[in-house]
Amino acid sequence: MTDTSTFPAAAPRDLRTLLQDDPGRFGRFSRHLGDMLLDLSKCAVSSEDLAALIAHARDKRIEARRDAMFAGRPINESENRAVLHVALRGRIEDGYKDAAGRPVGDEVEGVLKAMTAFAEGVRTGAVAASDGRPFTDVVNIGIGGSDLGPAMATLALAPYHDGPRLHYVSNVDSAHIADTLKELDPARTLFIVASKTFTTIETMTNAGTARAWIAGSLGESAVGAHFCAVSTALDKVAAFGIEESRAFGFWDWVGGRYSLWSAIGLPIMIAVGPANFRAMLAGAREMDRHFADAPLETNLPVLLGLVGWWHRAVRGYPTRAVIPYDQRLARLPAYLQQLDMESNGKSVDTEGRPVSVSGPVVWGEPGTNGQHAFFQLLHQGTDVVPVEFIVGARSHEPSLQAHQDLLLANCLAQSEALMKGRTVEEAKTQLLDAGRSEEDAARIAPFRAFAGNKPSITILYRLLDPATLGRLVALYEHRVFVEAQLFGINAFDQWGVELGKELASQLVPLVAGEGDDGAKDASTRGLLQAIKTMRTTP
Ligand SMILES: O=P(O)(O)OC[C@H]1O[C@](O)(CO)[C@@H](O)[C@@H]1O
Repeated sequence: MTDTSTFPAAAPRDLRTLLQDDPGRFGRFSRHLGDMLLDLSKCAVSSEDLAALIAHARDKRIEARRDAMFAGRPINESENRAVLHVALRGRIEDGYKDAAGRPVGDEVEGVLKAMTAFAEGVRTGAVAASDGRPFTDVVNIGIGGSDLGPAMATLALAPYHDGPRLHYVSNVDSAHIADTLKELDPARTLFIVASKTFTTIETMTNAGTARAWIAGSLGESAVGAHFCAVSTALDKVAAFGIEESRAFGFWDWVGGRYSLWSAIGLPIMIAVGPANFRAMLAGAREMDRHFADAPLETNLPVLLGLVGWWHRAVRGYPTRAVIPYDQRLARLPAYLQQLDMESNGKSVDTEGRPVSVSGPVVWGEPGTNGQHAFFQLLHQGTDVVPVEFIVGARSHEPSLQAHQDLLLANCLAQSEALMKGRTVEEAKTQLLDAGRSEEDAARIAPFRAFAGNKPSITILYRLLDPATLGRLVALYEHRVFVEAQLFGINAFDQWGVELGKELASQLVPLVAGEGDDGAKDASTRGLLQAIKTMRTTP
């Protein structure tokens, strides 16, 4: 556990008392960026604690590290790379430069223009199928950062979707591609093969299957018209047989989980159009400027990061729940799992020394659905799980206003219930008021009591439009950055995914019944044997 002796009140505080004693607390603990509001008033942090946290951020040189990122310095030390996803949503006049000091704005704009021409072509039918008809369906084949961001954003921006239908295939499980292709007409389907490295086995396997599907039904000569690609490895794209004019590049300074703003966003652009895609970039840029320029005291990503770190490192809460009360953000928790856990799930610091604590487990589902599933544990379980509520004041369905009112009421009710709780005495009084006997009320009341004092954060915005989505995602990206500095780790590598990949390639022949499993442990050998038996027994 982190040394908390520098904090004035490492001892737990009572949230109810903090709110009761300070009628101005909401004003002091909520911050805006335009019409996006971050409310931290239901976290058990006093003004004194917050001041100590901000001082701690200064001690950890958050500002210098942030400036180094924006300046394109190689802050991803283990891979010696710059971290410049902010340049993807910048303007040329922002003057972003890579680690070698070369301006990147023109190149970024060049790829955006090429994507725009292609996306417009697909949307209008100028980029057509092999028989000259427009595409009705687009399938993005990618995984991790080459899937989660575009899939999350396509759903989030459904009200703006006026292009062809979009589908996402990520899993190497044959079910995923088989179930997707089953619904599609090869003659009207375009595939985007999205992979930063163009070596990821799941993506290359799915791409090969899609290629065979097109060649098998339309002939080998149709393949070119039905494929395009997004990658940093354009030589490998060419080797796959996709021509240069249909390959959209990006750069090694864009991490996979930070790539939705790059050409990896091509499916989003095809779905909602270049203007809406640019609006999403502009929203993210607004958050970037705020993160770069606002004082720490009013800086949304800094405050969100500080409180997240406080919950994890000082309070020791192992998980946090992200609950969007916005059905179209249903994929946001999965997206944030990669963003946060692949970034901050580390066990050594930037010098390679062990750390005692790093990022929490991130999980979630949309509200109100979660209320009827796992909220029981959030309210009455023995672990404290800080909850992040994300909700819009308005919906895209003004004729269904009653739904939005109910949604918002439920969202506010949950954060209030987590904070307030209900004492045994209160529960008993309610039961007596409802006509239960003294004996019954005393027996039942403990089951109906809630501890309360459970922290939550609310992010409220006006409406989930492209700019708001951009601001929201950039807020979380920078929050992960802030927490990484506080943990002292590198958020931009992901060596932890390698071992499983290496072992999987060793296991492929063994699963297929070839080779010697003698070097494997007894459990793995037992499972291999059981697979063999199940495959050979009728
Ligand atoms: O875009 P690629 O190179 O196929 O990688 C997909 C994903 O795989 C990972 O490298 C993890 O295995 C992620 O970081 C990345 O987003």
